[in-house]
Amino acid sequence: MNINSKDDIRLEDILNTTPVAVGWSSVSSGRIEYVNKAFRDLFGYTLDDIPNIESWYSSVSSKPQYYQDVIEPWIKECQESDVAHALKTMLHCKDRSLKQVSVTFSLVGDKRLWYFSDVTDYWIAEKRLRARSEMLEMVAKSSALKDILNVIVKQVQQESPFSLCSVLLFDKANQSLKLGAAPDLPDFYNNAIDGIKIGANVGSCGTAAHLGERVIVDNIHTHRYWKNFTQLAREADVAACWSDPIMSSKGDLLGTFAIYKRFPSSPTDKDFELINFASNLASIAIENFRVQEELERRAHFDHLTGLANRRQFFEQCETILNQSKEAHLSLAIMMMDVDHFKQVNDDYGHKSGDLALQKLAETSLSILRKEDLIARIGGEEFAILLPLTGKKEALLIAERLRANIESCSLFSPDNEKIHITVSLGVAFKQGGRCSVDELLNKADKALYRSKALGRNCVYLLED
Ligand SMILES: Nc1nc2c(ncn2[C@@H]2O[C@H](COP(=O)(O)OP(=O)(O)OP(=O)(O)O)[C@@H](O)[C@H]2O)c(=O)[nH]1
Repeated sequence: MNINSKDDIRLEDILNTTPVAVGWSSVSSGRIEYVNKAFRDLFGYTLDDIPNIESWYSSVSSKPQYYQDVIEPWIKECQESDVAHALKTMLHCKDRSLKQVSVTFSLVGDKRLWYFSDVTDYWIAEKRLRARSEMLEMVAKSSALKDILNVIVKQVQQESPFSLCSVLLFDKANQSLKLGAAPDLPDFYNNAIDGIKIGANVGSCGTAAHLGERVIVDNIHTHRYWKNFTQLAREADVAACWSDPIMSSKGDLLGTFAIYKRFPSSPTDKDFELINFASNLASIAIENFRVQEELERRAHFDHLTGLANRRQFFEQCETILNQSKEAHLSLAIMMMDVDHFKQVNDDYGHKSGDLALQKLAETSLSILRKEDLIARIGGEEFAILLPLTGKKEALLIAERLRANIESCSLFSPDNEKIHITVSLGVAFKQGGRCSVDELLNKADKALYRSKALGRNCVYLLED
């Protein structure tokens, strides 16, 4: 096997042109005697870096027992069956990148010839396919969004070693980013980022969301986007951050996907491809989640006023009534109905009627306490539950609602002033058992009385 004769030089030339990475070592001494060009290109190591088998395995694997645990049993198995089964394994290259390789060997006298095929691309494609199917299955099963995003993050981190990934979700109302998934970034870092307002120079993600375009920061410590966050990044031990805005199929911003690196670094073409893959998957997951969220919202909330709907009111009332039944607590239920609403529609148009209902909801919410529950249970009919509320307090709240709605400032699309009033009926539960229906019936009777008394007033139905 020594390459020193004329013919052997030709052998070296031949081996250097083969696309398969080849090397051989002495079985008796463990010395590595030859590696071809494809080997050097694949792993980056020369014979000086890996003079023997021991140095080779300590270079390519971070597991101390790698040779004993993986290689020795595999060689033994091959020798026993007399067939060199290919071993698929992950090896570190000299530049610390990882390669998935298929290894085989053959014995020629004292020399063991090694053959390595780079199967990283197949491996990645297979892993991505698996991650994609796993994610889609989770989407179909309506799994928690965080769990779905974690699958994507883990896949990227596996493909891109020494990377930490995060998915942040865009909160349109607050123009901020909320934590979606970042399982391996430290908690203190995630807490600091959670809820951050987007804008120019708000790190890579805040800026990417603000600009709606990919932001590559290869050195956090010197980049202006990170000026206000360098200390935080130092504590989290991250030095580079590449962030991609995640867009919906309609082009709306859904969030950001980011890859962090421990050392200053720029993305390669493969990294860009990986970012595209992850952003695309995250977009499917988030968009589907938003659709589900919207369906859920529509099932429980009134689309015009944003208040709870009849179904939600009954469900929540049932829960509150059960709690108060056990503790014998008092509570009040009110029915509120717009007076002569048909006239409002007739005089100012249906659109103005809608605006009136929205204004009424907004005014009511500004008066009610956060523990109170208000719902639109019919066209111009609202039900209100006041937990832990006595008669005097309930009447005060009802009167405040009536007065504030009467004096609220409301204009039609043609800028005409609209005057609306409401009638309210109040009923009580004082300890004991009572169903939602019973209470609502009582409140309805009270409402009927207040209408009969001339409207724009409150009527309390005593037991
Ligand atoms: N603009 C608008 N109107 C609605 C909506 N839902 C119901 N209405 C209208 O509300 C009106 C209710 O009229 P009525 O039941 O006769 O009651 P009213 O005119 O308010 O009279 P009183 O309740 O007796 O004071 C009808 O004209 C409905 O068309 C809605 O979502 N938007």
